[in-house]
Amino acid sequence: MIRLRDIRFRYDTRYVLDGVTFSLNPGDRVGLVGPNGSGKTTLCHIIMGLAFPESGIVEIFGKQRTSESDFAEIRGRIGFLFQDADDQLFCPTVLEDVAFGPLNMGKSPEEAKRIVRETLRTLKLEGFEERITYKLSGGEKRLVSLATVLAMEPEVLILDEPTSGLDEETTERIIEVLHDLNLSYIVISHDRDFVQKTTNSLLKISRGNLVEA
Ligand SMILES: Nc1ncnc2c1ncn2[C@@H]1O[C@H](COP(=O)(O)OP(=O)(O)OP(=O)(O)O)[C@@H](O)[C@H]1O
Repeated sequence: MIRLRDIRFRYDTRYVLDGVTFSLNPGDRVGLVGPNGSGKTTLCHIIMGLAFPESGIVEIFGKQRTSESDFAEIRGRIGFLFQDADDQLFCPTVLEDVAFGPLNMGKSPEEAKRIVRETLRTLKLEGFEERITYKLSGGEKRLVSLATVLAMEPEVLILDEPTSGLDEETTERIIEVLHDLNLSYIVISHDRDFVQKTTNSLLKISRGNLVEA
C-alpha cells in the first residue's frame, strides 16, 4: 500500500531522514516512535505529499508519486490525522467540518449527514453537530479531527499522536475504534501502552533511519 525507498529529507542543512526505507502492507498496524524532533511527522508528511524528499522513491497504491496531482489522488484514500487539530478543523461547526470530506468526494448532503451522524456516534460525540469548532476543548477537537478522517472512509490511516490530550476513557474508546475498523495504519505516539494495544509492529526513527523498536 505504501512503499518508501531510500528517502532523504533535510530542513536547511540537517538531514532529518537519511535513507529511510519502509513498507506498509495490508493488515499492517505500525507504531512509529522516537524522540521529539526525530522526524516522525516529517516522514508521514512525505507519505501524504505535504513534504517532498530530496531523493528516494515514494510509491503509494502501486504507483510512484512525485507531483502534487499524484498526491491529490491519494488524499481521499489515506486518512491523515494531523498532530495539531487546528490544522485539521477549519469550518465553523462540527457538522460542516465532518461533512466536508464526504461532500468533497461527491456524496449528497443527505448521505453526508448520515455519515456525520454515524461517525460521531462511533466516537461517542452524539449531539456535537452544531457545536462551534473553535470553542471545543483540546480533547474534543482531537476527537472531531478523527471524525473528519474516519468520515472519508479511508483505506489506510496515518495518525499523528491521536491520543495526546485525551483522558483514559477516551483513549480506550480510540483503541476500540481502531480494533473495530480493521484498517492498516501507521500511528505515531509517545504513549507506549496505547501503541502496544493498537499495533503489531513497532518502528523507531533513530539518527534519520528506521529501526525496530
Ligand atoms: N518547517 C520546518 N523548518 C525547519 N525545521 C523543521 C520544520 N519542520 C520540522 N522541522 C524540524 O525537523 C525535525 C523533525 O521534526 P518532526 O516534526 O518531523 O519530528 P517528530 O519526530 O514528529 O517530533 P515530535 O515527537 O516532537 O512531534 C525537528 O528538529 C524540527 O524542529
